[in-house]
Amino acid sequence: MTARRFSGDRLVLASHNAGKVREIKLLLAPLGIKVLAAGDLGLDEPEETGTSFIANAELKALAAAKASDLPALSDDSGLVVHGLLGAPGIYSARWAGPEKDFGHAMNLIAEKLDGADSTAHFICALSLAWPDGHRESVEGRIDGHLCFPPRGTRGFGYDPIFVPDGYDLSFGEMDPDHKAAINHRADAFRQMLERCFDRSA
Ligand SMILES: O=P(O)(O)OP(=O)(O)OP(=O)(O)OC[C@H]1O[C@@H](n2cnc3c(O)ncnc32)[C@H](O)[C@@H]1O
Ligand SMILES: [Mg+2]
Repeated sequence: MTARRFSGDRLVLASHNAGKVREIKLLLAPLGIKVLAAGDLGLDEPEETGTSFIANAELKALAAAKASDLPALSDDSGLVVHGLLGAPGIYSARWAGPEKDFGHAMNLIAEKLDGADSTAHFICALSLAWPDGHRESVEGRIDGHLCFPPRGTRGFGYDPIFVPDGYDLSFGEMDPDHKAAINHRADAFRQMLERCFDRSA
């Protein structure tokens, strides 16, 4: 089956995470599409009941597309720590608790890891859904290792403990535009551009 292509001039960005919204808006900017953030439209945050990044991305995109009657792009992402058998993975947001305390979540990782394999990767699933229920989804990845204590204050979420392969700086120390251009989200976005948009990276 060939992928459905996006042919409109407006898109809902189905994420309530300001850090992600900033990065995705940067990636979408060259396309000249009007981007409406879910928060600005007052859309609810659906419960993330899926058992994979793709499943959660699809349920978020579908909920926003149905509620807005517009195509919607969502992101489900997380940090996969090899010495923790993949945790926190799809539970990355939940490890920070309702207060979104990533200091606590990063401490928890250090504690549980206790010297085990600190290699890790970030995953980003992007899903584009239409109001009729059709969706196109892709998954991007970036590999690296964890650093403790956390370093840098420029990013969001787990950025201060992640050092991507080939760099000495953590994502928390790196220039945010540079991070946005090389990370798991950018990898997924390149695939999404090729699949669904009339422009490739
Ligand atoms: O579901 P939405 O509304 O998009 O926002 P969220 O913050 O709940 O996002 P997720 O459910 O996808 O949870 C992923 C968590 O993984 C973390 N994460 C994802 N991408 C990241 C990145 O580029 N840098 C640092 N942490 C990241 C981030 O803290 C997120 O809270
Ligand atoms: Mg979420």
